Amino acid sequence: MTVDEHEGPLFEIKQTAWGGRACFAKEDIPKGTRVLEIDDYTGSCVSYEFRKEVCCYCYAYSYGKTMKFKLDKTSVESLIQMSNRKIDINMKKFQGAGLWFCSEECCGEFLHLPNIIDLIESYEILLTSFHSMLKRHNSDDDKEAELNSVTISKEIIDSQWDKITKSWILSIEKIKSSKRLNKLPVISEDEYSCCRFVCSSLYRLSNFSEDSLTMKSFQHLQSNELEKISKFPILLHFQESVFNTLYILLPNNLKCHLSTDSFRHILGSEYANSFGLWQEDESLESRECYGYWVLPRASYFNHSCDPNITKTRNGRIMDFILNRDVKVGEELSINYAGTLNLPLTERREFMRNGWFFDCGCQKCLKELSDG
Ligand SMILES: C[S@@+](CC[C@H](N)C(=O)[O-])C[C@H]1O[C@@H](n2cnc3c(N)ncnc32)[C@H](O)[C@@H]1O
Repeated sequence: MTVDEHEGPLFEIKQTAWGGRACFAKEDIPKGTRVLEIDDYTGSCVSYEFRKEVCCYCYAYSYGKTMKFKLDKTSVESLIQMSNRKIDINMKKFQGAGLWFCSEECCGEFLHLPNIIDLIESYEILLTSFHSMLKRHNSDDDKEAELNSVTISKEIIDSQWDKITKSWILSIEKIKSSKRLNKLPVISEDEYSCCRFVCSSLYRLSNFSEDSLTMKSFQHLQSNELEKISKFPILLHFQESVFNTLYILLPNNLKCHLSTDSFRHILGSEYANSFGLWQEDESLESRECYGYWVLPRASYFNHSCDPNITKTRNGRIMDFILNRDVKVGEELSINYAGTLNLPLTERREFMRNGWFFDCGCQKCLKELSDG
């Protein structure tokens, strides 16, 4: 990502010696200034456990109750009529695409998103397939231990995707569409949620223009594919199941954006950049994290153990507001995790284990040199 491509009014992106690219103030900025306010996420996911308790438009949480409004058949039928294209779902058995809303307004706004029928169609196909699975993937400790014992390298990951591209996809293409369903892997709830995240990403990305800042920011996002899979080798198998499921089930409007490369970047960049979807209104210690989303334009802020930006979610909008005055040239940073009050060693261990980096923030450097 070059500086020019991410030229904003208040900050710019520059390469650092300690933590890849980071954001720097272009002028003196007073405390309280909103340096970024965005809603242009490129993919989101509510975890399976919370699927009925979170509004899929504004991400409001219902404190354990099922949301009042489920996507209804009549609204989808009128969308299909307006879209004037053939849809691959059986409307007589429409199940609501796994979409719940807190209000009619949220449902109405969701239905007005451009080409939203593409996403509803894919979600409904996935849901129907998941519901009709004779058996669900059950965790098998021995098998998981075996899959997690592999030593991962970039070559091993590349070779898996090479095989999928050069062999599995070709073999699937030779099979009649009606018979491809027999090749569907048995997936878990987590794999199903990941399928929905990738669908949401393919849908959102296909609706941004190629030269938009969001798209450029997305394309240049750091990927933590190797770091994450090295720590959890079972993800190699997990990703293969998710890719194969999507390749077999997705209708053309989204499938045309699915390749092994796009899939790897969507997940690899999610591992390095996603923000948690947290309950808005409770204290940090007790609130629920019910999903995650990727906001590429906000993904160039590095972490600091003494951040000068406070990030807050207001419905579908993320706000990044200065919590103190900042001087021109100063780095703008956020808090990645709830670790600010921990002692140095624990903080650094947390960032290393969960985020795969040795924190190079000013506070850590000072405490390290103070001994
Ligand atoms: C959300 S991205 C931030 C932008 C990133 N620096 C880049 O060039 O794309 C998170 C990654 O930035 C780096 N990073 C963020 N904060 C850091 C810090 N305090 N010290 C060292 N590296 C950091 C780590 O590589 C981390 O995985």
